[in-house]
Amino acid sequence: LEFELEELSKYIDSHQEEYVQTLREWVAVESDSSDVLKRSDLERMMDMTAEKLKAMGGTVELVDIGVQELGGGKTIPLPKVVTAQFGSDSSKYTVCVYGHVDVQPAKMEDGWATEPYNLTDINGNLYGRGASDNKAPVLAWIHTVEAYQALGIELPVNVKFVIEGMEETGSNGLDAMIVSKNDTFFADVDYIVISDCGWLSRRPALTYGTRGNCYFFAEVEGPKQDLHSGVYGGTVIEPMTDLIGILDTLISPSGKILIPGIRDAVAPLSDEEWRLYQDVEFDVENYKAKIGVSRLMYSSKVDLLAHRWRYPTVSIHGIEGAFSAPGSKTVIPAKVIAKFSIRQVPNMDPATVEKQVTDYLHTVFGRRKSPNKLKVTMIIGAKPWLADTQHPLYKAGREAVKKVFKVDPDMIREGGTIPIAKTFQDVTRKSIIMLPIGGFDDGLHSQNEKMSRYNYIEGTKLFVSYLHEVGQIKRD
Ligand SMILES: NCC(=O)N[C@@H](Cc1c[nH]cn1)C(=O)O
Ligand SMILES: [Zn+2]
Ligand SMILES: [Zn+2]
Repeated sequence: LEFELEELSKYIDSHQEEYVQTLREWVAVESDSSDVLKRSDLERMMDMTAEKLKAMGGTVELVDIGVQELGGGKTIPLPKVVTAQFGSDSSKYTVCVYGHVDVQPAKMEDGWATEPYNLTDINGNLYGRGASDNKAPVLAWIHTVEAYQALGIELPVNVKFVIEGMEETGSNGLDAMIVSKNDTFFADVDYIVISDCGWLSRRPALTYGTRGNCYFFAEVEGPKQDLHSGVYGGTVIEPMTDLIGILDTLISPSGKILIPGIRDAVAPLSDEEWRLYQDVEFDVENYKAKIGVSRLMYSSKVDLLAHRWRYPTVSIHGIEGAFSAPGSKTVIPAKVIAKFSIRQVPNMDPATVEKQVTDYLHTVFGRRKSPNKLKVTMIIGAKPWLADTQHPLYKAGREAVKKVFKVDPDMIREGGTIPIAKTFQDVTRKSIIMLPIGGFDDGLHSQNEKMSRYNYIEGTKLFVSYLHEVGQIKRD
């Protein structure tokens, strides 16, 4: 057995260049799910994923998950979800790997040092949009199955894949697909594995929680068209002033959420959690240096981890309709739409948050006695997810990390959201583990996103070893 793992490890090392080349081909596809104009690229990405799995002999399906509403009665087809199956031996566990191949937007003008869709190797770091989130981890799982196949070593478990193309915009359409396939595709699945997150430091980690997210649009509409600020300024009540005014009532400068009721549902921090956070490897100075700030919202490690992982927060992302180009334009925008989101933690409920935020914004807007119109819409309501770290899946994770990296993993939570995690848990009732291979400094959603060769290759070995460990889990 040890010999087989050794052989698999050698195989992975000797195929490094091929793995990097496939990642290069995948990164070259601008599969940005937020931009409907890129929908054909995203469809191509789903097709490429399906083709790769088919070429390996998997039973592959491109599942139609319906249409996306664009507003004004318009719709476009959602990218199909790729499902695949390798093996159907009922004496083995069946592990379902979930991942996504859509990406966040990226433009050179955002401040990338290299072309975002041209994978560029600098000192062993592979820079490109989607490299770490989530194309390399998805490929690492595919290469895992491929390595077993190539060496003629029997897979220790049956492996299924669910790969989607709308994760970055809230996994539109996937909930319904999981519900509809619960008695078919998911019926024989024992465990679900997600590798869509990163380590916290250089120490490998197992992730046992993710925050949810409620994403809002707040639209303020005033005059029927944009106006000259010299000609009309001072006479009209400006939509942007109203919008900035209400946005400023969401959160205090010290990070306190001001929306009534929001903080009431948050589970209190237990002593055990506090101790767990104490033990996690996290260098505050390094973190500050990495993001390039002189001061953070909190100074202690435990406070920072708690606010990153298990407290809600408000982030304001942008204002559609606002003048944002270089240079100066003396305009009064007629209609502006703020985009902000509130990360969700246990025991918050998105439906309650939707009402709290909508009522509150209408109240503060009402106080301004503005003639403009406010419309608040929640466009994503993703729930948080939390796992039982004592589950055999986590024991298997600890063993696999120890085998490959010769250290114990950190037990961490993720501040970001994997919208579908909670649905998998609630609908399929299967146990889930998040097994990250991304580095702590990969710059997800940011400029210069990267995946290191080290994490990509050693991460593939981790997956190989993980399947072996899961195959060893004792049946009840
Ligand atoms: N790698 C996971 C990830 O980045 N997820 C997104 C999903 C999301 C949440 N709200 C809108 N999209 C994230 O921002 O956490
Ligand atoms: Zn992701
Ligand atoms: Zn992402």
